[in-house]
Amino acid sequence: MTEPSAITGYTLHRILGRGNTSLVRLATNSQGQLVAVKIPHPETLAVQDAAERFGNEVRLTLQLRHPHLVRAYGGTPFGPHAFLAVTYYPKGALNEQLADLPDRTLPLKQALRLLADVASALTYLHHQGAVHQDVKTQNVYVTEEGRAALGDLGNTYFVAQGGKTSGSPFYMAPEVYQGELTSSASDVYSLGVMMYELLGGDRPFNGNSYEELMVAHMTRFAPSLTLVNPLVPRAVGRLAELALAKRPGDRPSADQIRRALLSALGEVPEDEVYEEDLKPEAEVARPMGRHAPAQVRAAAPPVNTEPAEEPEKSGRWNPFRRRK
Ligand SMILES: Nc1ncnc2c1ncn2[C@@H]1O[C@H](COP(=O)(O)OP(=O)(O)OP(=O)(O)O)[C@@H](O)[C@H]1O
Repeated sequence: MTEPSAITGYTLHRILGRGNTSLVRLATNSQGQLVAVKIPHPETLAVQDAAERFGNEVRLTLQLRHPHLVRAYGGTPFGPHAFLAVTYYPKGALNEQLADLPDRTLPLKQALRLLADVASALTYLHHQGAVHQDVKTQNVYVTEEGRAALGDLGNTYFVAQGGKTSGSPFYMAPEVYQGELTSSASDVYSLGVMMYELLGGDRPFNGNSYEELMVAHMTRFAPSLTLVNPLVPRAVGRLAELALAKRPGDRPSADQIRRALLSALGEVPEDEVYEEDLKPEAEVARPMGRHAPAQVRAAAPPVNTEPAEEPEKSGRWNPFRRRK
């Protein structure tokens, strides 16, 4: 099987990138807009779990709308013509941009702004009762104006429906290493790691193996962020440290972090108001994630269950790769 060379309604152009799950191509949609089209690898479609994760990403990206979540333009969750069309970010993912900087450090204001945007996206997801499970710089995209959008909702689930735990070792909370369920607090922990990365120039915990990282996250304490970078406002540094608290209950909420970051930018943080809350209950869309009840999911096109090899079984340990 090869990736489809055509998608109805889209003119495909060059390849933008290749991830574990999909090939991403620049495309023009029927309205003439440039978009990024994610096309699952044939191996993804052939493995039920991977295909479901892609289907979950398509449905949730279409369903959840927020200025700082990657926006979907169209998609098909399952089957040989599965795809997801999203906003095209010419600068690519944040990790790629950081890698291009001489010392991996953004100007302070820019870093505070990107973090405030990600905290805002998380505030929205948590308000919806969802957990992202994969907050990391690889899943953050930046616009030409320097604003951030959080993407990759493949592992996102609604708490009320339950979900399969996953995470990336550099960003994973201690309780998740210990086998507990993820939660809004474990997302906040991952945001705390990103705060150190963007404001302090490095992730708080490093290691050369899964075990080393696990020990670091579970037993070590990060240095004070304001000592690492004295330019970081005290309130922001304090919240980053609290976000890395070993006990989930000791962590702040994403909204508290959002407010502190906006205050540090000299803005008066306002309450976020969501469209869904303004609509009468009957009009609010039902959650449609991968973990949605069977009767909801049954309406979706069937999953391709062809048996095949697992995607990309390289022997090398990759700390950015999700643990599933
Ligand atoms: N919206 C976009 N605009 C521009 N480039 C993009 C966009 N989405 C993805 N890319 C590029 O494609 C690469 C692969 O995308 P992504 O990491 O989302 O793939 P994936 O296979 O779906 O994810 P994963 O590897 O986590 O399973 C990114 O690193 C980035 O360079």
